[in-house]
Amino acid sequence: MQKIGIFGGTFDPIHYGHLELARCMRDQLQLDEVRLIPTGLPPHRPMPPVSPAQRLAWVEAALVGEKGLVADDREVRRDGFCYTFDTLREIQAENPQALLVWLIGADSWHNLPTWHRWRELLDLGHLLIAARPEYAIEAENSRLSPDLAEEFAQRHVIANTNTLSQGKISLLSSPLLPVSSTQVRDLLSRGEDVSALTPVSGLLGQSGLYRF
Ligand SMILES: Nc1ncnc2c1ncn2[C@@H]1O[C@H](COP(=O)(O)OP(=O)(O)OP(=O)(O)O)[C@@H](O)[C@H]1O
Ligand SMILES: O=C(O)c1ccc[n+]([C@@H]2O[C@H](COP(=O)([O-])O)[C@@H](O)[C@H]2O)c1
Repeated sequence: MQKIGIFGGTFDPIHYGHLELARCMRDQLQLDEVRLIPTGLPPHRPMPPVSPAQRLAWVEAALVGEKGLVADDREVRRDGFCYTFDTLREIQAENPQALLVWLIGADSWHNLPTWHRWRELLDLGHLLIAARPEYAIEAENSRLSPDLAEEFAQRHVIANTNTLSQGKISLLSSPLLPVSSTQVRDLLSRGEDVSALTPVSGLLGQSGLYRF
């Protein structure tokens, strides 16, 4: 069965944490491809000042030479709010035989009950949760909302190529990656070097964006 990885984000801008997580899910779970999907109009935060087309261009640049990692522009082209539920349903309709394996970080996981049609969303694919510094999943699960904790308890399986299955949830075994787009933006605004944090530092510098 074809296995399509899906990793949505604001990518404002893309950083090595994103890239490493995409590689990790591709390699550990032997996914045929992983699509990085920059959001157009986010439903949950203000529209970033940097345009969707620009954030997509940086994602594309970051993925050059990365086997199996591809940029997907569907949310950038969408009018209106970009709900993950719609995105997964669209990709499923285009690839009816495929299993969708979608990834979110632990901070996003905690907010899942605020997402559009979140329970139904969990039925559309296999969800992977990536640990994040200050959001260690085991520790944080005791602080999950009861609804989310119950979904986790019912759906949780250890992640491996044999357990991948629609409607399940697993923790991705990934290194803790202490990097965020906020940190990249902050450093750029102070004119500091971000080449250790993002593969597109040259393009970010040339753009002059994030300099206040
Ligand atoms: N270092 C990281 N470790 C684990 N998950 C991450 C990491 N960085 C981003 N993610 C996850 O990737 C997805 C997209 O993240 P996003 O593009 O918002 O980056 P971010 O670094 O969280 O940005 P910002 O600092 O602007 O909030 C989210 O689900 C987020 O939890
Ligand atoms: O569908 C929703 O309701 C929804 C609510 C919040 C976030 N998301 C998606 O989650 C991904 C990560 O969001 P963010 O803000 O951490 O970049 C991104 O693809 C968003 O479109 C989706």
